[in-house]
Amino acid sequence: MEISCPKLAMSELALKLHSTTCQPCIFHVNRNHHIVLMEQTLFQPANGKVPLSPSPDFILPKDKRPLLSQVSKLATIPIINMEDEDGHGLSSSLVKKISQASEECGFFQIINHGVPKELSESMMSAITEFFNLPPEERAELFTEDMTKPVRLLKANWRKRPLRGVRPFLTLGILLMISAICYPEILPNIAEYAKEIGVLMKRLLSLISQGLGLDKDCIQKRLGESPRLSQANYYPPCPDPELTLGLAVHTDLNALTILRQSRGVTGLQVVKDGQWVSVDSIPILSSILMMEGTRVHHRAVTNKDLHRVSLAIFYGPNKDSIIGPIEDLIDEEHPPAYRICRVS
Ligand SMILES: O=C(O)CCC(=O)C(=O)O
Ligand SMILES: [Fe+2]
Repeated sequence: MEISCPKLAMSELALKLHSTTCQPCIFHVNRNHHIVLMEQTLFQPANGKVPLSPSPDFILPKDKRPLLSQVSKLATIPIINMEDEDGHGLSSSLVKKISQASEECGFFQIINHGVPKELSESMMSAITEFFNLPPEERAELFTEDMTKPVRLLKANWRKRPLRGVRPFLTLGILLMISAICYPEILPNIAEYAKEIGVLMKRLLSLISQGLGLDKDCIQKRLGESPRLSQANYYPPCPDPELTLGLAVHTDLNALTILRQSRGVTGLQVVKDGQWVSVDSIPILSSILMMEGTRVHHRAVTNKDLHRVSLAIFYGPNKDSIIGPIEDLIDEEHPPAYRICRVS
C-alpha cells in the first residue's frame, strides 16, 4: 500500500492505516515521500524466546493444512531426456514419451533441455537478491493494479485471511516479459524467457505430433511467445505443517515451465489423486513442464531453508480463439469444451 500524504503527521497516519487494515502497521517513507506499508513480521517468538512459531495470521484451519505425512513417498514424476537418440530431440520415441507423460499426468521433469545452465543460475541468483533487498525497497513495487507490468505480490492474509493464494508470507513478483522497464530486478529475464520460449515451442511441437497434428498446430493457436513470468520466494517457516507457501491452484495458461532452487523441494502436484513432491534434481538442472489449467499443484514451506522458484507461462494471446482442435473432433470424439475468444 502506498499513500502520498506528506502533510499528515506520522502518528495520525499510523492510526489511519491501523483502522483501515485492523493490523498493527509498520511503515516507511520512500524516496518520493510516499508512505509504504511494510510486510508483517514473520514469526512470533513463543513466550518471547525461541523456538519460533508462525504468526497466527498464517496458521491455516486444520482442514486446509498440507498433511505432509500423507504426501506419497513412492509415486514419482516422469523424467524426460530431451536429447534423444537421433540427437535432434525430435525423434518418434521422444514424441511417444512426451505424449504418454502428457496423457498420464500432464507434467514431467525435463533434462538436457538446452537452456544454458549459467543463464538459469543467474536468474535464480537475481531473484534471491531481489527478495533479499530491504523490504522497504521492494515494497515500492507492491500494487494491486493488474495493468502494471511488474507487480510485487504478497501473502494476502490482510484481505482474505486464511483463504488467500499465499497463506504464508510468500512473496512473488509477476512480470510481463515484454516490459523491460525494471531491468535492475531480473536483468536476464528477456534472454531467459527467449530460451524457455524456444523450449516451449519444441514441446508444443512434440505434443502436436503426438496428437497426430501438424508440428506447429498448437503453437499457432496460442500465439507467438510466452509473455508472463512469476518468481516466488518462500522464507523458512518454523512449522511447515501449519501453513502453505502457495495454496492449491492450477495455472491459467497452456504450459508452465518452472525452475526451483537446487536441492530444496516444495512443489507438490496431484498425481492419481495423491500429493506427490517434485524433487529438485540438483545435478541435472531439471525443469518442470506442466500443462497449465489441468494440473493441481501447491507449494509447501521448508523449516530451515528459503526456496525460490521461477515460472514462465505460455498462454493464448488475447485475440486467440480457444477450443477443441477441429481435426481431433468426429462423431466418436465430440467436443468436450466450447469454443471461445480469450478476451
Ligand atoms: O513455487 C513453486 O514451486 C510453485 C509456483 C507456482 O505454482 C506458480 O508460480 O504458479
Ligand atoms: Fe502455479
